[in-house]
Amino acid sequence: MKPFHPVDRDITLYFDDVSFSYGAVAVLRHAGFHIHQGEFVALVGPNGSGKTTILKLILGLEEPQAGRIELLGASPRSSRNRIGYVPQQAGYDQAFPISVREVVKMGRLRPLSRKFTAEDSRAVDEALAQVEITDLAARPYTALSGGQRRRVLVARALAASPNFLLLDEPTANMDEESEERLFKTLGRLKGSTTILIVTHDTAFVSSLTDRVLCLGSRENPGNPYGVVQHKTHPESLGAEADSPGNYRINHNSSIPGNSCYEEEGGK
Ligand SMILES: Nc1ncnc2c1ncn2[C@@H]1O[C@H](COP(=O)(O)OP(=O)(O)OP(=O)(O)O)[C@@H](O)[C@H]1O
Repeated sequence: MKPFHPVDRDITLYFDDVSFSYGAVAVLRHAGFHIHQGEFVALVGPNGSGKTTILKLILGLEEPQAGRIELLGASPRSSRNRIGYVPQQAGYDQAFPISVREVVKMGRLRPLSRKFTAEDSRAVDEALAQVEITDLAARPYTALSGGQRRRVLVARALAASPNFLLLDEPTANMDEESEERLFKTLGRLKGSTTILIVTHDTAFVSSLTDRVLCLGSRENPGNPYGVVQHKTHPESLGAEADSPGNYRINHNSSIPGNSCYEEEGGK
């Protein structure tokens, strides 16, 4: 695949005029945005606006009908091994006694044929420590709370040393403490890897977020969506300025479009 802009070496993800439909259901129309290496970006939008669809396109599970997508300088399919994907949940059979360490180890099992080395073991230890779950390593995964499981899945993704970390609704059903811990972990990762968080929780848009990609428009219900980019903007400074939720989406009037639902006062 020929790069769009060979000069822009630091671009992790390009969506260039992408349109996508499921049969008669048009989801994206002329969606265009890019994410730079090391950026921390939130993709927000109401239910059904196409966030999961964008995820599928990034992971190469769907192909756009028009436009092009470039991930880490190549097609999504050929680059997806370099993505650390954190799903909302990973189901392991309750009867399958898999430990937290073993789940994180799965992040290193690419390609499947090779043997597990001392370096893999170090990467697993490091990922457990990064997410602060070393103390849970021997516990059965299925015995953990939803929030703890989510952090294990972040560690699994990090164990692969990804160039791009993609998190799908990371705070859904998470208790406050887990959310705070995840926020701290992401803060430590910021800058060292490119991060895209897909969420409809605009409270998670925070001091960590460099940019917000907004999907959807209330003015045109039922129409396919475009993507509008906004900078984040501190709502209140002070002691809690670094906490999640203290930042709001700054609707920069220089950016065309009125397509972020939060503008109308949130959900
Ligand atoms: N496989 C499919 N076939 C047909 N329509 C689909 C399919 N998957 C999703 N859609 C439709 O495409 C639109 C976008 O769905 P998508 O799941 O990407 O939205 P979303 O923003 O992730 O929503 P949510 O916040 O509820 O998870 C919705 O109208 C949805 O009903």
